[in-house]
Parts: sequence; C-alpha cells; structure tokens
Amino acid sequence: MESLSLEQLSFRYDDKLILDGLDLYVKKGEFVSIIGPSGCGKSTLFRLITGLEKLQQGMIRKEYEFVGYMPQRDALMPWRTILKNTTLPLECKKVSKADATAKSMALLKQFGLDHYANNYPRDLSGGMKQRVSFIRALNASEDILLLDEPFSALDALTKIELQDWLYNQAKSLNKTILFITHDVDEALYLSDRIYTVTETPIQQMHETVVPLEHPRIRENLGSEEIQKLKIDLLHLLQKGRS
Ligand SMILES: Nc1ncnc2c1ncn2[C@@H]1O[C@H](COP(=O)(O)OP(=O)(O)OP(=O)(O)O)[C@@H](O)[C@H]1O
Repeated sequence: MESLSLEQLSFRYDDKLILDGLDLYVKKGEFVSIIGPSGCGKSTLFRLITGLEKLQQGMIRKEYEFVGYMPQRDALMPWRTILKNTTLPLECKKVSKADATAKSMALLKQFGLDHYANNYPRDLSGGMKQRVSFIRALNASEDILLLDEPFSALDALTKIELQDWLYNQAKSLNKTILFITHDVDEALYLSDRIYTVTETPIQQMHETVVPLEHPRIRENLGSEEIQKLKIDLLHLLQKGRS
C-alpha cells in the first residue's frame, strides 16, 4: 500500500523548470532515499509535498493529512525551550497543552533528552538538536516523515551514531520515511529503495532496490555486490551533474 505518491508532477521557479512530469511513490513502512546533485530540486520536492510550495501541475496523493518534515538545518526556534520546540506541531493541531507536554516529554525521555526540556537550542550539541528536530517531526505526523539531509552537518562519528539511531527508530516505530542525502553509503545502509536524479529538470529518477536484509549490518556495506552498486550509483550521480 502506498503512503505517498506523486503523479506527473511539474514545477518551475519563474522561467526555471525544476520538475517535469515526475512520478514517485513510497510504500507504507518503506525507507526511501533520494540522491542527486546539488541544486537539482530535491528540497523543492519536499516543499511541494509539505505544501510550503504551491502545486502547479500534477497530483500528490498522501494517505494521511499530516507529514513530519525535518528541513536541512535543524530550524529550531532559539527563543523556545526544547520542550516548547517539540510541542509546536501539536499546538498547531490544537492538542491540549497537558497532552502535548506529556507526549513530548515521553519522546524526549525515550531519546535521552528529557533533562534538557527546559534548556534552549543554544545549549545543545548539533547531534542533540537534530534529535529534537526529529521529535518535532514525529509530533507533526505519526506516519510519514520527510528528512532533508538531516546528518550532513555532523561529524563522522555522530553521523554514524545517528544513522543507527534513525534506522532503529524507523523500524521499531514502523515509520514511512523519504530521506534526502548526498551520502551514497548512508543511502545504501538505511534504504529499502533509492531514487537517483540523473537529469535536470527532473523527469524520472533512476530506481534501485537495495539488496540487503533487515536488520542492517554496517559491515555488509563492504560486500562486493554493494560496492559495485555504490560505483554504479556514483556513475549515475555524475551523469546527473553533467
Ligand atoms: N524560492 C526560489 N526561487 C527561485 N529559485 C529557487 C528557489 N528555491 C530554490 N531555487 C532554485 O531551484 C533549484 C533547486 O533548488 P533545491 O533547493 O530544491 O535543490 P536541492 O537539490 O535541494 O539542492 P541541495 O542538494 O544543494 O540542497 C536551485 O537551482 C535553486 O537555486
């Protein structure tokens, strides 16, 4: 069953065509990554799905009304406490203050951040802020999350830790995730399928099913089959840039 499907989506900024009749789908519980050259239109696609950009042509079908969106930068509000940052989507959905606080506190505790509930974003490390941003996205949608390069600004070790953390969250909570990354290893480790942008404006993306079992084991990324796939994906990315 599809949680999200885009049909014949076209979009332009003034005279610059970004999407040209794109079809894409994500099934319920699937982890799907999009990789592509800088500036090809990946974030624009997310802004169309979230409604931040107005649909111009084509159709977006969503199984649920709300999507959780984690933009490239953590985009936490510096004047709100960590707790208040995470309750924001619930306030927008008119959830009562008591319920919003209880739900957010439970998530903060689950993610080891409950002691920071009354702190401000400036008090947290980059990795912690990304976790807070993830909780805020979870509070926006129980079902589907759009994550735009959530780990790109982190150091290598924190990135690996958060990839494992995200993978476990996605599987244990049975989330449907559409994920943008520039990191081919990250896409291979986390995803069931990968869409690669090979042309601009984007017409159809190249689709790859990742041939790895769940639960994922990082060492398996070193297998001959996966290394060959990685090289193929890098070639496709080069094609998309030229
Ligand atoms: N509001 C806007 N008005 C006009 N052009 C825009 C606007 N936002 C983005 N663009 C242009 O549209 C193209 C696609 O931008 P977008 O941010 O979607 O790319 P991206 O693939 O997410 O890039 P990156 O990987 O670097 O984040 C770029 O050329 C960008 O300069």
